[in-house]
Order: sequence, then structure tokens, then C-alpha cells
Amino acid sequence: MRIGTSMSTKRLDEVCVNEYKIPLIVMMENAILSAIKHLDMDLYDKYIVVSGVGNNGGDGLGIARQLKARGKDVKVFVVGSMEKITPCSKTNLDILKAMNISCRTLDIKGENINILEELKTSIKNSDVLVDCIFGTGLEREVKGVFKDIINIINTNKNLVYSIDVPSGINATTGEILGVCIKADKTISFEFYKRGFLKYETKEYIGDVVVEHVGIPEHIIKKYDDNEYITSIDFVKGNIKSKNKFSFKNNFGKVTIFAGSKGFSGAAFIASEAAIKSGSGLVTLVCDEDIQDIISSKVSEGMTANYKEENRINKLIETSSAIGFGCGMGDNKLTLERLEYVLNKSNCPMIIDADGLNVLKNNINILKKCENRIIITPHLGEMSRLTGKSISYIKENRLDVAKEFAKENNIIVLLKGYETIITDGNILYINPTGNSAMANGGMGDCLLGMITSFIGQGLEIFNAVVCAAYIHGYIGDILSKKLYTVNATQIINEIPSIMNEFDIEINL
Ligand SMILES: NC(=O)C1=CN([C@@H]2O[C@H](COP(=O)(O)OP(=O)(O)OC[C@H]3O[C@@H](n4cnc5c(N)ncnc54)[C@H](O)[C@@H]3O)[C@@H](O)[C@H]2O)[C@@H](O)CC1
Ligand SMILES: Nc1ncnc2c1ncn2[C@@H]1O[C@H](COP(=O)(O)OP(=O)(O)O)[C@@H](O)[C@H]1O
Ligand SMILES: [K+]
Repeated sequence: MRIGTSMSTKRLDEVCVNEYKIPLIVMMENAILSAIKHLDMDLYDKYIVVSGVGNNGGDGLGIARQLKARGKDVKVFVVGSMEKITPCSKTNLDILKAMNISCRTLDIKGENINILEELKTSIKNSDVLVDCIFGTGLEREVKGVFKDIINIINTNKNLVYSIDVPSGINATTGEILGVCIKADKTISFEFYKRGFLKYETKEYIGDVVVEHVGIPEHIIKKYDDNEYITSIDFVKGNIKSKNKFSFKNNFGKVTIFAGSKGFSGAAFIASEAAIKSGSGLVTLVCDEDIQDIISSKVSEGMTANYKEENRINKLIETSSAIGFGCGMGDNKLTLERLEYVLNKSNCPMIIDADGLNVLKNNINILKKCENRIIITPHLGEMSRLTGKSISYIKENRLDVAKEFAKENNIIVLLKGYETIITDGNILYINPTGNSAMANGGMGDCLLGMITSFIGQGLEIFNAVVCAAYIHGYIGDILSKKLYTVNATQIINEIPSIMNEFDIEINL
């Protein structure tokens, strides 16, 4: 699914109208027809449509017409200066009038008290309200009669469906411009609006569906912003199939540097996650004093300790991916080890936890490793790395992650609700995962999965996107029956879920 801003919508509209000669009224009618599919017409008969005078309002007027054509009871309220009504909205308003569909207008300069009372009563007597006051064209604080209407809708609430965006939200930034409709469902067009990704907007947008307005795929592709929400089909398309001729060398040899005294769990989880994700060979490098404990638990993996220099050098040279950092300790030795592995390796390297902590003020050591480093910080780690506050990063997650990735020529996976994966140019939002997974070890598990997927030969960026998706997908399945989901429970489910994703097993 594509992510887009108000600007993306505007640019796409202009290109379609000017270059491809698709009249706006045609796209509007497509928008109308795709929106009404979501209005639960089998369940509800009484509708109110509240429209503005922009094209979002035009969508609403067309929806009213289509509802009437399906035998529904529809009342329409139009708010705004009639001299500003857009041509397509005017066309739809004229059709409504000609069809004698009840249509009340609230002019911003007029005395509207009686109509506002009528709106309140109508809401109470209806099943569904369709909100088409503002769409992507909202650009300043909502005031006056617009504000009154939105407050009335929110306080007398029945079921509210917002078209394109809940009226009152800035589609690009997610800022609430004074007041905003609280939608139960938002039926958006072509793009999942970038503003919806701001955590504070979740109470306004409800469930979001993204519908099409009839623009051919190749045109959208040409003008999209390279920002997407990962789809299950994308993941299925990228998972490597095991065919009958495969043997272990086909599935990568990975090395994981993790663990220290008191943190052997992190090393175990990361290695076990890599094994269960399908790596051919997994070796864990750890301190000698925890090697035995881990060896006894990771029966399918190998272990090495830091004293075995030749062996480690060989592992670094021959690995197809290296994971680094979980439970290693935030200290000088970890930094030295990180520099050592960075210098000696050529393969992709995934850095997490203490590997990130020691990078603070030392980010320049990544400079010579162009295009093969993936970092997987949570907000706290990202704050230490960038020197920016957690609240600033939270507010500007997408741009902070993108800029940091671009500046350092790395892939950034910024963890949390709706994890971000970006290389500074392309950005994916991961829609899976939940708060039952917010506990120790989850990040170690993710590191193991990413290392494994890259080691198995998936394209690096796609591997990160797929690992994050499957990690959260398993968490979502487990959380349906478990209050809390632990990393070991995720690990146990990886093989069966991978099997589900590997749809084209070539037997
Ligand atoms: N490609 C697409 O995605 C399509 C989008 N369409 C619809 O078109 C919409 C965009 O239409 P518009 O660009 O006309 O924008 P809107 O319909 O969002 O409205 C903009 C109008 O509101 C006024 N306005 C802005 N801020 C205000 C405020 N704070 N108080 C009072 N008035 C304010 C503006 O002056 C303008 O008249 C989309 O959201 C979508 O619903 C479809 O109709 C056609 C195809
Ligand atoms: N509320 C949430 N919604 C979605 N995913 C979550 C949520 N909380 C945690 N996760 C996922 O769980 C993992 C936790 O990683 P991290 O914070 O590094 O944990 P730890 O360091 O404790 O192992 C991340 O992949 C994160 O995206
Ligand atoms: K709207």
C-alpha cells in the first residue's frame, strides 16, 4: 500500500487531468463508487452526508446520490461559501437538486443556529454519518461554523465514516487543526495518508481502508513517493523457496556476535532465531565464560569465543551476514570488537543493542562500510545515536529515520508501533506487531531473523522488511491467545509460519 501526502494527491490529480486527460469528475465518480462499498448498506438504511465545498465535499454529494439510488434515506448538509464551490462539486450538487434530494446549506456568513439544531436531530435519527467536510485540501485552523459542526458530529456521534481523511486533520503531517472528526472508519483514496502514521492521530482515523479512483498503476508508480506499508504479498514474493536440490550451503552461513556474562539469553535468542529462520549454518561468537551454557542450549548452532582469533577471522571472511550487539555490554571492548568486525568483513552487518550504544559519538566508523550496514534501534537507542530527544524523534519518526539512513549510507529499522525501515530513499512501514511483544528479548529475536534472511540471499533491504513483517505477524497470531508474547514463543513458531509464506515450494 502506498503512503502519500496532500501534495502527492494534488500532483497525481494534475498529472491525470493534464497529461492523461482523465477528467476529475471521472476520478471523483470512481472514488464515490469505491467508497460506498464500505458503507455497510446491508446493515444501515438512514444516512447523513456532511459536505464541504471542495472536492472532498463533491465526493460526499456523489455518495448521497448513489445511496439514494440504492433506496436509502439520505439527508445532505453542505457547509462553506457557495461562491468557492469547485466545478465537480457544483455538478454533483446540481444533480442532487434536480433529483429533489433534501440538501441543507450552511453558509459561513449566515445565521445557522436552526440548521445546526436540525443537524443534531438528524444525526440522532440516522444510522451513519458520512464526513466529507475537508479532505487533503485542508490547510489552516478549523474555525467558526466548521468547528461547530465537527463538535456536533463528535458529541452526537452515531457511526461516522470519513472520506479520504477525517475532517480536521492535516493529511501530510497528522496535525489536528484545532478540531477533528473522530471517525470509526476512514475510506482513503490511492494513498494511506502520511499524517495517519503519527501516533496521536490513531484516535481520529479509526480503521483505514485505501481505495482506488481508477488511475492506472503505472502512472501512480511513476509519481509515488517511494513510501509504502508492507503488504503480505510483498513478503510472500520475497521469501526464498527451498527446492529439492537445496543443501545447507544454499541457505547461508551467518555469524552472530552477542552475549556476555549475565546476558547469555540475548545470545541464545539471536542465534536460535537465525537457526529457526532457515539459515544453513549459524555460529555464535561470545565470551568464553558463557560459551558452554549457550552451546548446551543451541544444539543446532556452533559457538566460538573471542580467544579463537583465527577461527573468528575465518568466520568473518566466509559469512554471508553478521549480526552484532545483543547483550554484549556498553563498553570499550564492545566498541573495539565492533570496529574489528567492521574492518575485517565485507558482508552485510546488522547492528543492534550494545552495538548501537557504542556507536554513539563513533558513527563515523560506519562511513567506510557503504551500503551494507543495517541498524535496528528503538526510540531510546535512536535518541542516543542522533542526539535528538525521544519526543522529537517520535513526532518526526519517518523523516529522522530517513535522514539518518541517507547521511550514513545505511539501512535504518526504527522499532516500535509501526516500525520503519528505510535506506533514506525508500521507506516501508511495518503493519504487524503489537504491545504484547514489548518485552526483553524481542529485539534479539528480530536481529536473528534479519541476519538469517540476509544470509539466505534475500536482497538486503527486502530481507529487513520481510523479517520485521514476519516477526510481528507471528506476534499478532500469538497475542490472540496470549496476554504477553515472549521471544522464545516467537522463535518456536518461525518455521511453521515461514512455511505458510513460502508458497511456491518447488517439489
Ligand atoms: N486523486 C484523488 O485521490 C482524488 C481525490 N478526490 C477528493 O478531493 C479531495 C481534495 O479536494 P480539494 O483539493 O478540493 O480539497 P478539500 O475538499 O479538502 O477542501 C478544500 C476547501 O476547503 C477550504 N479550506 C481549507 N482549509 C479550511 C479551513 N480551515 N476552514 C475553512 N475552509 C478551509 C479551501 O479553501 C477549499 O475550498 C480529496 O481529499 C478527495 O476526497 C476525488 O474527488 C477525486 C480524486
Ligand atoms: N506496541 C508495539 N507494537 C508493535 N511492535 C512492538 C510493540 N512493542 C514492541 N514491538 C516490537 O518488539 C520488538 C522489541 O524490540 P526491542 O525494543 O529492541 O526489545 P528488546 O531490546 O527488549 O529485545 C521490536 O521489533 C518492536 O517493533
Ligand atoms: K473528510
